[in-house]
This record gives sequence, structure tokens and C-alpha cells, in this order.
Amino acid sequence: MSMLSISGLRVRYGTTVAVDGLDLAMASSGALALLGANGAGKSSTLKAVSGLVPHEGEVVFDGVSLRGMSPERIARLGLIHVPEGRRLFGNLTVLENLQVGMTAQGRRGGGHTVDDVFDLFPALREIPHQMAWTLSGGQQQMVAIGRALVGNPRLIMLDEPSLGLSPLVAQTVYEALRQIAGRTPVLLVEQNFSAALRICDRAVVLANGRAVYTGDVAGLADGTLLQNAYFGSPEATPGSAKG
Ligand SMILES: Nc1ncnc2c1ncn2[C@@H]1O[C@H](COP(=O)(O)OP(=O)(O)OP(=O)(O)O)[C@@H](O)[C@H]1O
Repeated sequence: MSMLSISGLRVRYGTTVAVDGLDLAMASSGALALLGANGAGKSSTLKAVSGLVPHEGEVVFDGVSLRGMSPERIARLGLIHVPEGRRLFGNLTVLENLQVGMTAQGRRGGGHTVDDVFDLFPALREIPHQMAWTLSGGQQQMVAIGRALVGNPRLIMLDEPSLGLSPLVAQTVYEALRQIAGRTPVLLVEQNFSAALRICDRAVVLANGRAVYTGDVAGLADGTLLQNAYFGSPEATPGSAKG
């Protein structure tokens, strides 16, 4: 049985169709990359799964339909979203942000401790009392991932974790994600497809809200399909173009 199963997902904002009938299934281990150009519908997919935007279609997590559930309840089931832009509490410290993440554990308990997060990201161990708003982008991303981990995710969804990071910092974040994916299934949204493909075993490529590829990352090796999805071609861009 799939851990996460999405069928016929449709997200609209007014007249814009952001996700246009997406089917996607994830097993209970491994990492899946959700790829595509700007505006392809990647973030909207994650937001729909975590109950942040209205949608049509069915999302089932570990056999439970998420229809009508609040984002808080979905997070307490262990489906945890690290949004684009990190969304930390700026006026809380590193440690306090991590402690807030523990509330997503609900009654499940377990998962990473704050100490485990500091083992994963030693740079944070040095600055537990620093206010989040003063952190660099890379440190913020580490706290955002750590905050998800202490919530004991059963599946973790990350939206563009490397956005705005230097190549070296992005590499540190990706090394941690590789370790995380070894024990928790990861659904990873990225613009930076080469980084994502290095840690994922499966991929879905979106163009204008529709899947143009679903399968093993090996099937993307020759690059043509990704080139088309990111830079445009008639086959890779069904439906009308959106800005
Ligand atoms: N709140 C919103 N209101 C109106 N349109 C939106 C909203 N959010 C997204 N869209 C539109 O929906 C489409 C899909 O956006 P989405 O953010 O899901 O794409 P994406 O693949 O994540 O791209 P990006 O990497 O730029 O975030 C785009 O056309 C976008 O302009």
C-alpha cells in the first residue's frame, strides 16, 4: 500500500488552474522529487496535501483520507511540510523554534530529539539562543528541517530547500536530507533538479499542473524531458501556458 496517494488532484486560484489532475503515489521508504519549472504547480501540490489550499481530488495518507482535515491535524498524523521560505518564528530562538516543532508529535511521540538535530547540523549547536530572524538563509533552512524532524514525521515534504543558498551550504543541507531519507520518506520539491536527483530514487515532472513523467530517476538521465519541462516544448507543456 502507498504511504501517500494523490489522485485527480486539482488546485485552482480563481481562473488559474495550478494543478490539473495530478496522480502521485509514494511508498513508505525512499525519496521522490517533484520537479518542474516556475509555476508548474509544485508548491500548490504540497499545499493541497497539507490542507493549506482548497482542492479537488483525493489525498490518502497511510490509508486515511485527508479530505476536510485542518493543516494542524494533518501535521499531527505525521505528514510534515517544510514550506518554501522556511517560515520560522523570527522572534523565537533556534531552540525555541525546535521546541515548537515538537507539538506536531501529538500523541505519537518519538522521533528526533533536539540533540539529534544538533548532531545532524552541528552549526546549530553553537547558536541555540540566537533569534531566528538573525540567522543566515542556510541556518534558517537547517532549523526549518530540524523543526520538522522533532515533530516525528512519517513523511516529510520539503519545498525548495536549496533556494537562495550558496552551493556549499546547499550541499550541507542535501547531505542531511540524504540521511533523513534513509529513515523517513521524503517528497522533495526543487527547481534545482540536479541536486534533487542525486538523493531521490523516483521523480514526477510537472508542466502546467500535469505530470509529464512519473518513474525512476534513471528514466530522466538523458535530460531531454527535463530540458523540455523547464525550458519549454510542445509535448511538455499541455494546456495553456501560465506566467
Ligand atoms: N495564491 C495564489 N493566487 C493566485 N495564483 C497562484 C497562487 N499561488 C500560485 N498561483 C499560480 O499557480 C500556478 C502554480 O504555482 P505554484 O507556486 O504551485 O508553482 P511552483 O511549481 O511551485 O512554482 P514556484 O517554483 O515558482 O513556486 C502559477 O501559475 C502561479 O502563478
